Amino acid sequence: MSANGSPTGKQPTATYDSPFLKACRREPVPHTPVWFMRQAGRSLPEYRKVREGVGMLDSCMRPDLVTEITLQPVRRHGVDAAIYFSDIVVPLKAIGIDLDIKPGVGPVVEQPVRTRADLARLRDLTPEDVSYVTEAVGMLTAELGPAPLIGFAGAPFTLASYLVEGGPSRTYENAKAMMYGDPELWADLLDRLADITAAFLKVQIEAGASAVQLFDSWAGALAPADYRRSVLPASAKVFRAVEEYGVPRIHFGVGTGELLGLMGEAGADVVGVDWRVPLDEAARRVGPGKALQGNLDPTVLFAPTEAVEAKTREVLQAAAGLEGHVFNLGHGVMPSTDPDALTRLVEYVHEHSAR
Ligand SMILES: Cc1c2[nH]c(c1CCC(=O)O)Cc1[nH]c(c(CCC(=O)O)c1C)Cc1[nH]c(c(CCC(=O)O)c1C)Cc1[nH]c(c(C)c1CCC(=O)O)C2
Repeated sequence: MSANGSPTGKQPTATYDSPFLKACRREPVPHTPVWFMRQAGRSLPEYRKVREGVGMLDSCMRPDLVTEITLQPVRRHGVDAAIYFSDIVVPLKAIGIDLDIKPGVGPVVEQPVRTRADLARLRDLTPEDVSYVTEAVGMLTAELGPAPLIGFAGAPFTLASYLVEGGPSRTYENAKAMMYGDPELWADLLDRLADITAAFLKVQIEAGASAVQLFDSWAGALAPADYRRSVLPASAKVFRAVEEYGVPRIHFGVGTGELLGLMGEAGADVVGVDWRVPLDEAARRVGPGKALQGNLDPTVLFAPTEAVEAKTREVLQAAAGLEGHVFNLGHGVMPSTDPDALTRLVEYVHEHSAR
């Protein structure tokens, strides 16, 4: 620990004292901090411009592009945190899994992981596998000034859903068939993925990320008992592995109303909530000692400004009694969102939460 309590000693005091990190630590803030999942990306014309002719995964491996794309929404919207531009499948690509991100589709895995022999393809991730991440995080923290950088990774279940299905799925039938039919293979697969995920988060924290978010986007497909038995142990392993750094750990999923308590139990400091559960009710489900992040429905941004403001006030009112609240959408920014609506939303939250 350095004098300002920053765990890696790399973090400037102004970053440690930023509203975003204070809210994550459930300390008083001058205004509710705001950032958006998928704030970098297709909603921004400047993103579409720099991505022209560059594949998604290729762009993730170029520190110059990662730095520029990560900074774009910070410059444009004045959000309280940057999120490192990458994708949840980057660490899998880095250990040699043959996959690609197909435009309009998502991650597609050439040879799905279905058998014990397939597990051998999931080797450990070393910092050298992702040296471009270390380089880009270093460039970013130098340029961001006091604004914190959030590192992230996919959680073992959500990664497994792509690896076992071979691509996006709505039902996860192959993944669930493994989970129910061969629980030992499933547990070993998730344990492997937990190690890879933890290693990937450590690289980002060691390079200067001030917080991390674990995306278990598709965990909402699971019944609580199955989540507890077959998924929570692996996610908990990831959170334990990065605990020593003392940076806030955020845990997010979609449709997780019935899982919020368990997602907190897995070891997060902040639990992400989608728009289906109001934040005051979410706080009861999560229990004391955790901050919450969320939870405006991303489709609200397609409505007129007055409607956006009314729904935003509802979120802020539901969060009024919380110890720590980070304002966000309930899921990622949709590509056809008007970027000006996002800029106005940041201003509105800052003004209407000023203390
Ligand atoms: C499930 C998941 C993925 N990737 C991610 C998740 C978890 C978050 C969530 O629940 O949305 C995480 C992710 N992917 C991306 C980010 C960037 C950081 C940010 O601004 O939030 C983050 C945090 C960039 C991206 N990742 C992807 C894009 C779009 C590709 C492009 O711009 O060409 C971006 C900006 C591709 C991707 N990658 C994935 C999908 C479903 C897609 C969309 C496919 C499509 O609609 O084209 C897998």
